[in-house]
Amino acid sequence: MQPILTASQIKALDAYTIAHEPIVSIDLMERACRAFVAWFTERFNNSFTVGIVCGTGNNGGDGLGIARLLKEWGYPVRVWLVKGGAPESIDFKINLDRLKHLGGVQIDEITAAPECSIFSDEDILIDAIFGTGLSRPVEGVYTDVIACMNTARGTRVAVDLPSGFMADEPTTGPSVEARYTVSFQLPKLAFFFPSSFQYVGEWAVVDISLNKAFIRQAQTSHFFMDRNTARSLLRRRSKFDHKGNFGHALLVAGSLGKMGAAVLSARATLRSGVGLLTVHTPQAGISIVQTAVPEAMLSIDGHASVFAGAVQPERYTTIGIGPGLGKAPETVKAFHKLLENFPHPMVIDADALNILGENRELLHLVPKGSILTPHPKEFERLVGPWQNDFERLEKQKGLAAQLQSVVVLKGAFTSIAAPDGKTFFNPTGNPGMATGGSGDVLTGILTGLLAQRYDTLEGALLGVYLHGFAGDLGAWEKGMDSLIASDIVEFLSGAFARLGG
Ligand SMILES: NC(=O)C1=CN([C@@H]2O[C@H](COP(=O)(O)OP(=O)(O)OC[C@H]3O[C@@H](n4cnc5c(N)ncnc54)[C@H](OP(=O)(O)O)[C@@H]3O)[C@@H](O)[C@H]2O)[C@H](O)CC1
Ligand SMILES: [K+]
Repeated sequence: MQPILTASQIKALDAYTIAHEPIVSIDLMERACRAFVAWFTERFNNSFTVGIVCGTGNNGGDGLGIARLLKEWGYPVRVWLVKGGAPESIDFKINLDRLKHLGGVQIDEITAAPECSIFSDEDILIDAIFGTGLSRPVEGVYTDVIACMNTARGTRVAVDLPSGFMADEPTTGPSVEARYTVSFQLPKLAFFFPSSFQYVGEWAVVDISLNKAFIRQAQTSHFFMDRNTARSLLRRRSKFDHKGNFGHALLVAGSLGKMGAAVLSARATLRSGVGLLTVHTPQAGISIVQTAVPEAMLSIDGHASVFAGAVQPERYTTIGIGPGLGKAPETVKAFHKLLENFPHPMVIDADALNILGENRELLHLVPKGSILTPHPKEFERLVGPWQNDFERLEKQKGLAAQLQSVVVLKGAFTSIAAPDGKTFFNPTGNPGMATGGSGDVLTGILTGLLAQRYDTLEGALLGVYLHGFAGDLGAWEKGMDSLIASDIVEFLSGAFARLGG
């Protein structure tokens, strides 16, 4: 699990590494430059013309070191130095001397608004004006240069951060809009937010061997999930286990015309290792569920088309509720009753969340240790609108604390907030999963894991990881465009097997 540190923590980490490795700072910068160049040369060969736009701090120093290394690799390189008042760092000066000493690279200074045509010959523009040292929105000549870079034809690749982009707070001023960002050592918090994509593009983190002990003990509440952590959470079965050890889940899902949601959830619950599964269905769903999911038992509602009746909560280890449920008044009443009577953690999704959003007085009945899985629209119905993604994250943590439950906010880098404020970003999944029924599958997986008495947070982390991983396996085989929710269920076994193997 990778901690996500703030820009000022990274500065301290940088200093700590320099003092304790020990390594002189220009050598650490050289390591960063080499790591960037290793990434770069794997993707772009030296037939591309490369323009490197540098500031005068250490990000600019990186740019100059990168220019030297790329020149040595045979790339046609040109450098612009943007001088708009930011101080010149020592390592910037050293790398400027080294580049001049190497020779063969044209270096031009920009001190006033340039003609944007200066960048028109470059196939690739490397952005090294500002990195983690940015402390306020850019102004003056920096704004002019960034505007020219953003309209240039070349592919923009940012060093560490796009210039103008804030790592730990909303970006309000102009910023380079990178196609790629190659960041040092650790991802930055804002990379995980949808609104950052226009600036950061696709991002990669390259290792520059900053002090691992410092990283481990740094205070943070933000983490990036990884495969090793997911693997460590997955429980192995033992020889004498029997189905009673894996719990009995109830799924309350589906209504007339939306029984497919119940079927998808049920299949995913079964594929996630539950011992027994019962599906509570209105009469309209009886033959559908029995035919499509023969492994599941039924709890039959007296109502023809929606969830309206009582279930016997004492029979179940956990309940997953919401997919395809609808919001009929009878359903609202029945959900209310269920919340009053069920003492164990639940998985609450889709219309069950919408019912909570419309009847907030029910929120306090959510059993502690539950998992809520809203997509952003459902989340907004629960907590109201937000100004920016940082505020959205705070609202997510707030809801998790209020309900003493885990809140899973679905999207690219699905975030998983625990009641203590710790928040985890998930690496798996792909845009092909933005398709009807994908969320129903997640509900099923999480219900299956909670039924097996996984700890709520661990179950949420593992379930979200597996869901995305199954989607990735499905997309590799079928392509993102053709991926459907049933494929995610189909590839779930592969995801479990690969993670456990
Ligand atoms: N930490 C690491 O792991 C390593 C990082 N490296 C690289 O270094 C940069 C960070 O370098 P730094 O010199 O701290 O900062 P920048 O280059 O981003 O910015 C330079 C100075 O610019 C000033 N500043 C801030 N905001 C503005 C603004 N809006 N307009 C003008 N000037 C601004 C600020 O100085 P002040 O005195 O004004 O506060 C900055 O210091 C990191 O991103 C990496 O690329 C190392 O190479 C290796 C290890
Ligand atoms: K940059």
